[in-house]
Amino acid sequence: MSCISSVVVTPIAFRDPPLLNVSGVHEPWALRSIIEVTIEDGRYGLSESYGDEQTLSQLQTVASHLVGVDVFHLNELKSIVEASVSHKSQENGIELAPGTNQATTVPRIFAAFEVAFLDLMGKITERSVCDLLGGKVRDAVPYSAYLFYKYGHHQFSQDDWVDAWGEVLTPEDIVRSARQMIDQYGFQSIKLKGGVFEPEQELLAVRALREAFPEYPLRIDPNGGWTPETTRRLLPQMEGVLQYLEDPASGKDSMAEVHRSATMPLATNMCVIGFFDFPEAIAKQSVDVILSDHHYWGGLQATRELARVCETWGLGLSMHSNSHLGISLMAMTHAAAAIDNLTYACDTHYPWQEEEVIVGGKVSFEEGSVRVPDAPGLGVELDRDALQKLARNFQECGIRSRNDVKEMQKYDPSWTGKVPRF
Ligand SMILES: O=C([O-])C(=O)C[C@H](O)[C@@H](O)C(=O)[O-]
Ligand SMILES: [Mg+2]
Repeated sequence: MSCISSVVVTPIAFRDPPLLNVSGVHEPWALRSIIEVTIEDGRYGLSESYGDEQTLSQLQTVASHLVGVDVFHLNELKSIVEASVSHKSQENGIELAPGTNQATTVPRIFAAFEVAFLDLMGKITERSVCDLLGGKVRDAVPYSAYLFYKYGHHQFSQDDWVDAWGEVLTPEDIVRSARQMIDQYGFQSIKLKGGVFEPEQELLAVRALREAFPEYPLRIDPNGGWTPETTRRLLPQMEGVLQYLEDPASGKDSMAEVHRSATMPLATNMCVIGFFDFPEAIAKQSVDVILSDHHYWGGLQATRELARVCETWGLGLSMHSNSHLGISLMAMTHAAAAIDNLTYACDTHYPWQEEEVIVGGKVSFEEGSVRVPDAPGLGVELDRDALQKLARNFQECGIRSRNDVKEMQKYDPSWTGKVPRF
């Protein structure tokens, strides 16, 4: 009754605005994979994961071993993933997806299937994924307004698609885009992607946000773009302003150096990216808050395990994102709804995306939160016409792995994407 009869992995591409970060700029298309796991009676479970070439080939390899496996047997899935994935290295900027070794590859590939297995388990048992994770501790999951500096349009793209956000390069632009996003989604906390301009200039934007939205918790994330010295010099300007400071400097040692002088919590999705990072990060006191992300921490159950580890060590827990669509958003929502100590509004890139792959189109937000559905599984169904369209985009877009550095080199041939920048 619950044995897998087929697994389909479909690479897709969707429009992505020219968002700026420390590595460079987003390309015109973001890549993802949609994973469909079907059982004998035709019911299917869904998942969404990374869409770079290396991940796709690892997903396909694992998929070819899954027919006949019982979807309740996650331990068997784990053994199959461990036995099948290879570990080639890949250099492509700061996207936290592509693993460079077995320790990061196994959780990433396992997670891609685990979510589809849980979706199916939910459909079979007629329970939501959140129920399978222990049940709701909240009815709706709050997300933050995730702001980026950005160009007005992709200067080197083949077509004339333009996103709805305009150019965002100054503190005034940042406040305007925050207002636009908050009006549309109702977010009640704000994250600014930094590491793009001189830190003093970015802190002007932070201060402008503080004045425009005095009630809203604020974070800035330069993705390791600042040296520990620069960060320490800037700390007084951020005191009393930030909810947390995310990855100002790169690596556990640099973060620990900042930590010794910082009064606000330090958060990371860069120097603690797997359970194996904990002993050193704890010993060095590098961080106070971990950003979870089920896509590379090993799935939704592993995210709950991460929550317990954080609780054990007195660390806070938040949630990281990358460019994604609604299947990922709902998986994130079910996980966050089931974790009591996930106390920060989660990150999401969702407002930056126009397209969808699920029936009903874009997921709606109420006051910045996504309601946790009670429907079986994740509570979303695949829109097969949309899937076909996005799969065609992938075939035609010519991008096979994200490379923000290479894209920025089109604008500035001397660009290296090396950190720290400031
Ligand atoms: O919090 C983060 O570090 C991210 O969201 C990483 C992403 O790759 C982000 O920097 C982006 O999309 O440019
Ligand atoms: Mg980050």
